[in-house]
Amino acid sequence: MTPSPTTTGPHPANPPARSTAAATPAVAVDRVSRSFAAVTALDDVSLTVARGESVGILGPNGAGKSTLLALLAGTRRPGRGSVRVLGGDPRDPATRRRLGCTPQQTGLPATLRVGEVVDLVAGHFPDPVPRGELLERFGLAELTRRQCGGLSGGQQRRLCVALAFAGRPDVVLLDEPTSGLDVTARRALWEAVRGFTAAGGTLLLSSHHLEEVEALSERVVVLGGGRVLADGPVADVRSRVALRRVRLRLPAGVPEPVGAAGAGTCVRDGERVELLVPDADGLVRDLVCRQVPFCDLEVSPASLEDAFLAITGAERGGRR
Ligand SMILES: Nc1ncnc2c1ncn2[C@@H]1O[C@H](COP(=O)(O)OP(=O)(O)OP(=O)(O)O)[C@@H](O)[C@H]1O
Repeated sequence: MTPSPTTTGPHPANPPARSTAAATPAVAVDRVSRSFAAVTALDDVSLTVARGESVGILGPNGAGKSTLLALLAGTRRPGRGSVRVLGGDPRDPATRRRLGCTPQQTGLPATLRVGEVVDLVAGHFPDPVPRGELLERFGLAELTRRQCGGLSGGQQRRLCVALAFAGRPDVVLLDEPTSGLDVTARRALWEAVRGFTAAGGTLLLSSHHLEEVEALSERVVVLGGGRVLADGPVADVRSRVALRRVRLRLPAGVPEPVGAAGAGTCVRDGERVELLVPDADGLVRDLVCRQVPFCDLEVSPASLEDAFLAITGAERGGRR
């Protein structure tokens, strides 16, 4: 049986909409920078997340996603700026009791059983979700007596994500929650997480997958090079990152169609031209109408990596 969302949602003592502290944002990151030796992981990042909001943090490798979540989880300190969670310092135990997190890499004690691990984590919280209910919700009930060392990688990941919800948190931070999961397990996990957000919980998750962010979030923040490149409703950001890669050949002397149908990023190598465009059909129509003598046309989806680079390029006001 799947429990009703409210049973594993935020703590009833802190209902986001009715709390007197509801005006305090769930997350307030103000002009935060964080470096590791010569590497700037976050560079003057500001971000406010209201209670009950679900926010996806997208970005390529090294963008600063994990560092941001670690600052929110209180496991790292900012070099500059301030980080507040539910109005408090995330390193303060009182704040941490209202937080649930699953870092990108987690270890489970190999010899403990699944149920024992849940009890261990639940013991740190005043009003945890009952063990059976939590495991049922994440499709792990039949593994309750299995030793963690005997779980598959995907099962371990599901358990690690489930543990973030054990303490009936108000805010949950998930760093690439479904990495290593197959499609079915990924969708089942999304369903379990949606129960939390439907009950008014605040969610921040990092991901490389726009599809995952779309499934779980209403808002997306794109990080790149430690900076916020885009922040808005998923549909708006999707239109900026859902690009098509168009490859074609143009005879020498024929200019590449930058600007047509929004084509921005363009690389030319002799006759070979490669563009990133939001509207590939529009670009092709434009080329045909203008009788541009192109050949060898290929259209394929651009990767998010390409899209991030395009956004970064646009931020710099340049073309690649
Ligand atoms: N403990 C550390 N020591 C040194 N450099 C670090 C450390 N943690 C992060 N960095 C660096 O900071 C930058 C941001 O790293 P971060 O892990 O936050 O990025 P990310 O967006 O989560 O990347 P990924 O998608 O690959 O997980 C990277 O250049 C990384 O190498």
